[in-house]
Amino acid sequence: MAPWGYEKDNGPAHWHKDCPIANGKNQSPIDLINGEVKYDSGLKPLTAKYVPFSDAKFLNNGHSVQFQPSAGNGSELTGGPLAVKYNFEQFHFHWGNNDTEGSEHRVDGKMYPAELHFVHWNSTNPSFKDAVGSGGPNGLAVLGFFLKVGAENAALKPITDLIPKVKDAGTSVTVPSNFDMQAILPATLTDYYTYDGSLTTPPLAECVKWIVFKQPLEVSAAQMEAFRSVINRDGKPMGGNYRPPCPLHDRAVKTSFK
Ligand SMILES: Cc1cc(=S)c(O)co1
Ligand SMILES: [Zn+2]
Repeated sequence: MAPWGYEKDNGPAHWHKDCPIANGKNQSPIDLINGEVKYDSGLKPLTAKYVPFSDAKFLNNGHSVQFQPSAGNGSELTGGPLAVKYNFEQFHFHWGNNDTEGSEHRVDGKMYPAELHFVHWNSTNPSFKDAVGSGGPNGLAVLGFFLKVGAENAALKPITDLIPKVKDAGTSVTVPSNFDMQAILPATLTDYYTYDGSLTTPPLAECVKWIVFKQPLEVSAAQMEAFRSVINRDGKPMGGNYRPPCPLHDRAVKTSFK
């Protein structure tokens, strides 16, 4: 099969051929149906501590645009549904070609124009790669933030300003070392959905504790438009790089809010 993508001939409907787990029982994303989620008073507050990176790239890997430090620097995620500390690995985006589509998770069937994923790996593993292959839903912890069009997002501006520099697949730029990743996050990481799922791109490993925030982040129309100029590895606009929702099967979605 041609390298996987989101086009007619290599999109999500084809991925099962190289990744049979695509038809597994713990796949992501899902439609978060408020009438079916269950409040869990035992869910603790989440704490993300992000230290500015001295050497990080912003890159176009052909299917997303991604902030990728060269090495860990003690940036970590703890609390919430997590039993141990998770190390920050990267963040990236999924978006659509118009404001009616683009997010991977949905809320009562509603899609947002984009979704931002902060990927972390279970620190009891020697590396990110080992964490992905560790088996079970505690290898990675991914924070999902919906993006909606509104006020300009000053914290994301240093990143969205770099998008034109990574228009083509395989390109990357160095991110200024004063980029403050912590500023992207809301002051308190409350009100989230959490469930056991998978990577939403091949290899689709079922190794992810998903934490999806109820409150979207805002970005300006101009910031949203910047994403839509990015080209994927098939030479097409990257917009539409989202996987449709997968069956929940017998999983429970818990919420930290009533
Ligand atoms: C590790 C990883 C996680 C997600 S959610 C993605 O889209 C790609 O890679
Ligand atoms: Zn993702």
